[in-house]
Amino acid sequence: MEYEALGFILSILLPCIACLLITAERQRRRAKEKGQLPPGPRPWPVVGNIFQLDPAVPHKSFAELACEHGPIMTLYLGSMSTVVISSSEVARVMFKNHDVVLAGRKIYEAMKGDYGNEGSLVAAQYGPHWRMLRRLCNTEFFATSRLEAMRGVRERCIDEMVNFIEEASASGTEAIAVGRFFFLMSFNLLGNLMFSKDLLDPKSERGAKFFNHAGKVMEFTGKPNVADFFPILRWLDPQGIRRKTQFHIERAFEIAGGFIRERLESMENGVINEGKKKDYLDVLLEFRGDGVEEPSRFSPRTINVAVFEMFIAGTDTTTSTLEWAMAELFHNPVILRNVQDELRSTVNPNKKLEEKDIEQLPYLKAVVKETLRLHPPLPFLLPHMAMDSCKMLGYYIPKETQILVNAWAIGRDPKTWSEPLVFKPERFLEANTVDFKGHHFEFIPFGSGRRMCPAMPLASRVLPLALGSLLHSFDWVLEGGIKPEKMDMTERMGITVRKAVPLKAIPKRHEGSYVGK
Ligand code: HEM
Repeated sequence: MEYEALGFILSILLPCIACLLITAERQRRRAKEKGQLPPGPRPWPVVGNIFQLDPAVPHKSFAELACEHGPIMTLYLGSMSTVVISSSEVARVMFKNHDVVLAGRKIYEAMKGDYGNEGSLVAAQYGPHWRMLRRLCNTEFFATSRLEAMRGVRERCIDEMVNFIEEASASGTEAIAVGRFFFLMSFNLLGNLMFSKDLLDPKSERGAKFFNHAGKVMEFTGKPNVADFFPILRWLDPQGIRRKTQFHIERAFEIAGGFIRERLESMENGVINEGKKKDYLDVLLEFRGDGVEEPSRFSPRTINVAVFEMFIAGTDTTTSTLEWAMAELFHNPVILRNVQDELRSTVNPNKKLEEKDIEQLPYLKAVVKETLRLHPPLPFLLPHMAMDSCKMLGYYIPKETQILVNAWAIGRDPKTWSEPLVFKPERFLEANTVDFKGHHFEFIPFGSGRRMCPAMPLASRVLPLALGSLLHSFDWVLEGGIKPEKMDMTERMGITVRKAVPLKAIPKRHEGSYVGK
């Protein structure tokens, strides 16, 4: 009987052991054939490496892990396998040698939506559809000629921001939340570039509602979502992020749908609006594709998605950069004085700063670059995805792996940058050639390669003008007389990395300034 029992156990155990050995051998051979995955910290079952990340500053946690495991590292965010790239050398290899295969997009739950993503450039997988949207964007919207034509619109939106601040600071003692004004300016600018509408006009109820819904979408998409890490929970939407995002997107689409209908009606009725420049809505409505690889024309839904995502992509990135620039300047009063001296000696304070002046302001431009080095608003760029398995630097990257490029860590790498944590715009005056156009891999706040930010030419015009205008027109005092060295410079991750404590300061109109006259 005992022998029978032993025989029974062995008959089950031996095939199992054989199976395990064969599987292990197969895995060993496959690993040998394909190469090893990049190294990384040991993951916990189910949760992976999630608990090794600080949700407020995940880019910092990744950078610390990279010090231990190297500049190309594998991590598991729940069941999502992720490769993190943390040095300019590895970023160069990625963008130079593997740009196409790694040009896919990892789509998070909040971005999926029932609304369909056919108009989305951000969420499109690399392929003919993405190429068509990107071409449209590059040639019709961010092309130099179009940007030149829209110069007046940018200057007007920035001018309005200066006037809002002037009104808000009439008492001369009240602090304003600086980021809020940058946010309003970027939102208004996008409203004008997309629809030729002042969405912030106090008389526009639709504008206020659209602003509110877009703000909510940004808030929810910026929250870490458990359903992204554990796909098994997707149906449950445990934090309700997908449901809430969807709700606000639908409401925003209803409003934008009204703008689209009105434009179509005026096109049909041949209404000519003298002086109106062609906006992105015109571009999308006038589009005619071949009907084979491209749609013959865009549906209102597609147009809605295409327009709305520009608000999401453009508002918080611009706001974050400008708020950090002001914060770094208040934190470093000598640099603040230098940049104000440059501005006021180049453009008389009784005149408005204009875009054409920016070329003569190298220090201001260096301040913008230095801000983007230390505070890239998207510290991991946007999540890329391997469209197929590939080998990079001898490591095997399986298909559908998420790829995060830690531009934040790369911008602070002590191997590249001297005194990397010090805010020192002079470094960009000395190395005048280092630019953010995607060829200098030590400095890639807009990314590089095919998926690089298409709006970089727009941002490089708006950022110095918006920052310069506030420094040119106003003198600033920190709220509550806080000493510059005591400022709280803590970061907090949302849709972008913002200051955890919003920057508040009192603007005082500079003597002799044109503002308010
Ligand atoms: C400070 C300003 C900005 C910064 C630093 C910035 C940075 C970035 C980065 C890092 C990416 C991802 C690149 C990648 O995936 O490798 C990106 C993509 C994108 N950005 Fe920007 N951005 C800025 C402003 C804007 C603005 C103002 C707009 C729109 C008006 C915009 C529209 C987009 C779009 C549509 C994409 C997706 C491109 C694609 O997937 O092909 N960005 N941006």
